[in-house]
Amino acid sequence: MKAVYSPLHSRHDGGMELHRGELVPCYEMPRRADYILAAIEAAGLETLPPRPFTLETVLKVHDAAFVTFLRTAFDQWKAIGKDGFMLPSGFAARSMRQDVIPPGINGKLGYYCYDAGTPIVEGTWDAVLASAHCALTAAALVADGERSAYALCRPPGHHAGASTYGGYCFLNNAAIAAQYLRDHGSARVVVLDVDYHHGNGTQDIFWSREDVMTVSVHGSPETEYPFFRGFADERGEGKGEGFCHNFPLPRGTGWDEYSATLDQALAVIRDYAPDAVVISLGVDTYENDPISAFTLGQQHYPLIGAKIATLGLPTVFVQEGGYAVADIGTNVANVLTGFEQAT
Ligand SMILES: NCCCCCC(=O)NO
Ligand SMILES: [Zn+2]
Repeated sequence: MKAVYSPLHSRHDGGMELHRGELVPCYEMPRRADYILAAIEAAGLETLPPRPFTLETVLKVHDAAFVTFLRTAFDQWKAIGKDGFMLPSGFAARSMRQDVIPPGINGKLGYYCYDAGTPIVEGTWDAVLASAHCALTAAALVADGERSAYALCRPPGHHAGASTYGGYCFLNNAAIAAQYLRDHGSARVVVLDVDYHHGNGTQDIFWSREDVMTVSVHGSPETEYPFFRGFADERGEGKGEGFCHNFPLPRGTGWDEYSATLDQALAVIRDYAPDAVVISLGVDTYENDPISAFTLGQQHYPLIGAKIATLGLPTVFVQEGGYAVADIGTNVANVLTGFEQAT
């Protein structure tokens, strides 16, 4: 399996995030990618840089004004004399108008962002674009005939919606990869999200579409971020009705329940009979993850890879979460080698 990696990820070093009422150093830190890179190279994966792409595919899943905002936000911040990390001061919440985009940068931050944990810094856009290019390159490798490929995406993407960002995510790398596959030979694609957190952004993007199914196994939003999406009754709408499947699980879920639920998710995917699958690969389901609450052990990650292999589909792995930095590389590499050994 080839892996796609860009050192530009390090341009996004977010500073601080507001997490459970405290301003703390960002959990989504550059060292995550360093540890993953070291582990996948030690596991024998060939690593290559991303190819350059236009914004064509990105703009099929994200709103153009939103992408322009991400690209220009820090310049607007500097224009008002600021140079530190950017966090919103207010949000377009339930009772607020949703039809106005404030002209000022502080208003725009609250229009597009939905949490206080996803800072933008000067190099964020460079990293975000490179991350999307990693996902596009992995998708292109699979569209061109590779059985599988892995995109070491940082920042992650599955919380980024068509015109929203949060959860450490800015552009939705998995959705961009799925769209690329749709545009290059796959009539039906599924995004299977095994990150601890619900892939609300991916669900949002494909909510009304029947050509890309979203399936997510995650910590229940009753207690876990993103709180306001990820319930089992969310099934899609319009042409997308029935092409969205959520499998929320309680805090403390261990391998037996997780494994049985993943099998249920895989069965739904088999019924859909897709031409390819994109895996939103978060490894924050790990027992030692600092912000999550499942109890999977390191020995379970090769088994997750092997289960995904039973689909027998062209597979694009896209890195999402995982914050137990010392073990993240081993856990990611073990999913990928578990997949390869079962293929
Ligand atoms: N600061 C709130 C928690 C963000 C979750 C990020 C993540 O791992 N999503 O998959
Ligand atoms: Zn996560």
